[in-house]
Amino acid sequence: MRITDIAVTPVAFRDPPLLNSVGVHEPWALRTIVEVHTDEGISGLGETYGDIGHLDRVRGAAPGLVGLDVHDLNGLRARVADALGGVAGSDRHGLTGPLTAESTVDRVFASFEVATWDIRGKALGRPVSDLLGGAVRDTVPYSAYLFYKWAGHPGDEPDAFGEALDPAGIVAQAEALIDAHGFGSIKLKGGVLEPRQEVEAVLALREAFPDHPLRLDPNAAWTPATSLEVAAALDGVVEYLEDPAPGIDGMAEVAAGAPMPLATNMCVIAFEHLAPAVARGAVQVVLSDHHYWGGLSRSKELAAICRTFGIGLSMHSNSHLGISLAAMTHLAAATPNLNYACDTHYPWNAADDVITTPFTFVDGAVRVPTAPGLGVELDRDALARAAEAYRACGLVQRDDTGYMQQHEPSYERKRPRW
Ligand SMILES: O=C([O-])[C@@H](O)[C@@H](O)[C@H](O)[C@@H](O)C(=O)[O-]
Ligand SMILES: [Mg+2]
Repeated sequence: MRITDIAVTPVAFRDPPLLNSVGVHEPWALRTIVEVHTDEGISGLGETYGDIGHLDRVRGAAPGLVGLDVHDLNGLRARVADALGGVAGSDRHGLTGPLTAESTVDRVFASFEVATWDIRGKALGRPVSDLLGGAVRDTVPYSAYLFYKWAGHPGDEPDAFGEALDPAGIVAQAEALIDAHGFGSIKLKGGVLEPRQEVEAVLALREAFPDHPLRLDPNAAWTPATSLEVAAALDGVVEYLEDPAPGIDGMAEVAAGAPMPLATNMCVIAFEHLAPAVARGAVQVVLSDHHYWGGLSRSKELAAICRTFGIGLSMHSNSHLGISLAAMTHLAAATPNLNYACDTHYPWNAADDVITTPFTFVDGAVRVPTAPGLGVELDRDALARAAEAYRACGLVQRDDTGYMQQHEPSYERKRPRW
């Protein structure tokens, strides 16, 4: 079954003003939808980042894959590597760690790799989770992903989610998300306010939701010393602390004194980071993400490495649509040692999805699709609208810092900030 053509479509969808350690989300989030077509008339879908550097790399690699057998994942990755020529990309927005030449290949390869699983599943009449080894769960739990946020984008009416800039606002946001979707665990995106205020918000969540596992993720906004103070204040309160301090060295220093596990999607984001992180005892949980770990099969390799070294596995998310959620859900279903609820931004963005039947959460979980392949279908009208939104929105690169500076000119990106 050979690849005959690949369509690469950048899209934009509405995003609320969510705050993080580098600024605030712009009104539009960007993604790229990949459709791989074959000579047997079966097509597969992938979804990946939308930033222009990455989009250009995906567009540059796609023509070289025509003619390849969809089963030849090694050949596919080698062709992507050839097309990229050993150049390392950059996330520029600063919310993931440093990219290497190898991890840049994995990011580009992943978008095509997922589409080939969709194709193989459709050809066999089996869901992707079956091809990945079989689902060990029928539903995949996700966590309520809370953000400090403005009431609305400057100049716009307040959005449906409203303002959340203090503990009461954060608790109200958690109540709204849990009422709507039934989430059984909670993650707060931190790195926005003074650490003391974020600790208060987590303690308020603990009081309001005594039984929900909690997590706090400041995206490396704190020094190791500050991280240790927060860790002491949240002893027994959070199930893990995510990326408190920058780098493997910073995380190792915190891990040596923190009472809870440390998780990361910033200092271990490529296979070459695993050995030094393990040697230093820097992280106890890795947040996997097939979009940058090289797709579904390499994410299973990551899972095996984590299992070998007794490292926990959770799942990271950025702003995304339903094709990504389908792939995340199949992977999570077929990964026995994924032992935490996964992250997802989906509730913030689902209204603009480009699939015919957007996902819903029941008791905080997504039912693993049982239809062949990823089990999702493109809504061509919605895709056309999202592609038009991309052309019209004027954004080609996520820039949370720049958007923040338009509204707060003295704002600076600093890491660590506290
Ligand atoms: O969208 C955001 O603001 C998040 O901070 C995201 O970009 C991070 O990559 C992510 O959610 C995380 O867990 O670090
Ligand atoms: Mg994180």
